[in-house]
Amino acid sequence: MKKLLLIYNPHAGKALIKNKLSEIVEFITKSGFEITIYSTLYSGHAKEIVKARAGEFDIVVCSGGDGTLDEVVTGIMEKELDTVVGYIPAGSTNDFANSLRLPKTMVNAAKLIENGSVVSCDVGQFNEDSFVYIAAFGLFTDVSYQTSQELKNVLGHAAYLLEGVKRLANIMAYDLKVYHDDEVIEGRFIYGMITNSLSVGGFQGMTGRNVKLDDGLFEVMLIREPKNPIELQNIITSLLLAEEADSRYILSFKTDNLRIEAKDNISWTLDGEFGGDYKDVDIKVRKRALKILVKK
Ligand SMILES: Nc1ncnc2c1ncn2[C@@H]1O[C@H](COP(=O)(O)OP(=O)(O)OP(=O)(O)O)[C@@H](O)[C@H]1O
Repeated sequence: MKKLLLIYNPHAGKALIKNKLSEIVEFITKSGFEITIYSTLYSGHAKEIVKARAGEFDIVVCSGGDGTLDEVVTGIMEKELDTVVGYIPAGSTNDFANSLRLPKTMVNAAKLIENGSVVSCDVGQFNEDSFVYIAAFGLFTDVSYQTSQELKNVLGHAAYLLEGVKRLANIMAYDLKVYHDDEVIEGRFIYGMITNSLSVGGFQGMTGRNVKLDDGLFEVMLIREPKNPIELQNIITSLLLAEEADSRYILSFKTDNLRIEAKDNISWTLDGEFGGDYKDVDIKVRKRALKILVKK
């Protein structure tokens, strides 16, 4: 019998998985899998489970938000497994699930276990850590992990924006040296994101053109410190509307290898959760390192 490991975060998004779990388990069992189920009990638990047990299974299915997927993929990368991952999105924004064009309902996403196909996609290496679709610092980035799960559950996506707007008043700028390919960029920046996704925070088009999840390249966007709040407002508006970026302030490029050196520590977020404080960061793309189930 094929063996399947199901890991779910019972609190993710609006905690909808609880109502669907029985139907999902029934479907998986009917599909001929022996199923082992874990509910995550704390932050970091999904990664622990994967590192301890994933090697015993033909497929690991996780249900939760981006944070849960991040933990599962990080565990798989750290153990250097090539286990197929199935993802049943249950978070509030599900950026990466949308990039993969996964079905919108949890039960339909679970059905990919039987009728989906496996594709390979790139994974980001961030110093010793991994990320699935976004590593970011600065403006807005602390929002998702400082917004409480309860608030997110009630307000959903609006919670990110409300928290974000509160922060416009006290924006930090960071002195950086950025090395990529044969270029060195210097200056003061308020935001940076390295992505492999079609949307960020639910906003389509913010991550640039011709985004491909398996091309071995990630999209980079860096925003220079604006001179005043009006310039800042213009930058944010152009980002949200996915308009042509003002190249005086917004630098965009694709790369497979990036080094960022900062004068002071910077708090990073990886896939929407706190990713640690670092001065120097090396980001590399691990081309097609993750096997994941998608629609045929
Ligand atoms: N039982 C738990 N109690 C508290 N935190 C948990 C628990 N299980 C998982 N977590 C942590 O909660 C964080 C957020 O989880 P996840 O991303 O799955 O949901 P979400 O935040 O609702 O979704 P999204 O990121 O799409 O908004 C993750 O870092 C995860 O490790």
